Amino acid sequence: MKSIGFIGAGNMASAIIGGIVKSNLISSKKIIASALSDSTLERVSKNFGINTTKNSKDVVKNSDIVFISVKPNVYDSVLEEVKELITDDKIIVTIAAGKTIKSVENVIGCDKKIVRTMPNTPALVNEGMTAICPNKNINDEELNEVISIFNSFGKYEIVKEGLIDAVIGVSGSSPAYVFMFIEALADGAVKAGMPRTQAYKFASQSVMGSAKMVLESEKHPGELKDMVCSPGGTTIEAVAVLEENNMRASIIKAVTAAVDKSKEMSNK
Ligand SMILES: NC(=O)C1=CN([C@@H]2O[C@H](COP(=O)(O)OP(=O)(O)OC[C@H]3O[C@@H](n4cnc5c(N)ncnc54)[C@H](O)[C@@H]3O)[C@@H](O)[C@H]2O)C=CC1
Ligand SMILES: O=C(O)[C@@H]1CCC=N1
Repeated sequence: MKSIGFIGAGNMASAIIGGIVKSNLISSKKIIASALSDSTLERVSKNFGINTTKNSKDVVKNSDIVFISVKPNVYDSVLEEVKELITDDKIIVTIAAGKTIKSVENVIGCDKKIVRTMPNTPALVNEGMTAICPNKNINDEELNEVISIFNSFGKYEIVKEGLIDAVIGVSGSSPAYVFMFIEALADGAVKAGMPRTQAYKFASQSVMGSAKMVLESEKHPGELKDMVCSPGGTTIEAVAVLEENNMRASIIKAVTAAVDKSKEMSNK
């Protein structure tokens, strides 16, 4: 496996690095990351045993595959800073919302190898979901190398770039909504007298198990919901309250808001 570098070592890069290291895909000694603050670099070095530097140019020099894992607003300046070191053989992996392949090619050159991706933070616990979209300069072998990274800590789909906005709404951003749902479920249990730690365990295991049923049973989510609703029972009372309060419409609107924001960021 080739060496991997990260410019930016924040929330998403840490989740990816943690996922790679836990899966033993490559030795942590073949991973290098840069960040602005010493405390961030100390944290990733201590947690994952990887190499660190404050100089992003060192990341590019020492890596075959380079993740640009900074916030979208500094993306172009970071690319400008390192672009003369991006040789034709290096693979640039982007993970930013709103950064199209075209916009990256405009800065580093359209002859460069670029893979646009949209991961999510559950990568850290081996349950990531990533959309992958290569540019025209990536060959099958190179695509497979990038896939093997994302596959080492979760699932992936190759998508057309036009679907990336939808991916952000449904999986890039969605862990935040799911955490809110878990928090609210637990609040309900706490209201009924359960200690909070225990409430998080019941709530999160229940969400994880339900997701697993959708993935593994091949049943429609509505059918799985019906299987929980006993006639005249407790669940249908709760379902009726959720419908009354537009739970599904709210979530569709929330996903659409994330999709729209992603589109707006892409057009800047
Ligand atoms: N957080 C998430 O759940 C997801 C984030 N993303 C994308 O990942 C990217 C990073 O997001 P987060 O990790 O959440 O941000 P973050 O703020 O946690 O991390 C950003 C990192 O970039 C570093 N940085 C900033 N300027 C730099 C520079 N000039 N040179 C080197 N390092 C620099 C910071 O020190 C920090 O370590 C964004 O583009 C975002 O769209 C994509 C999917 C999910
Ligand atoms: O909120 C954001 O912009 C990033 C992209 C997807 C998840 N976090």
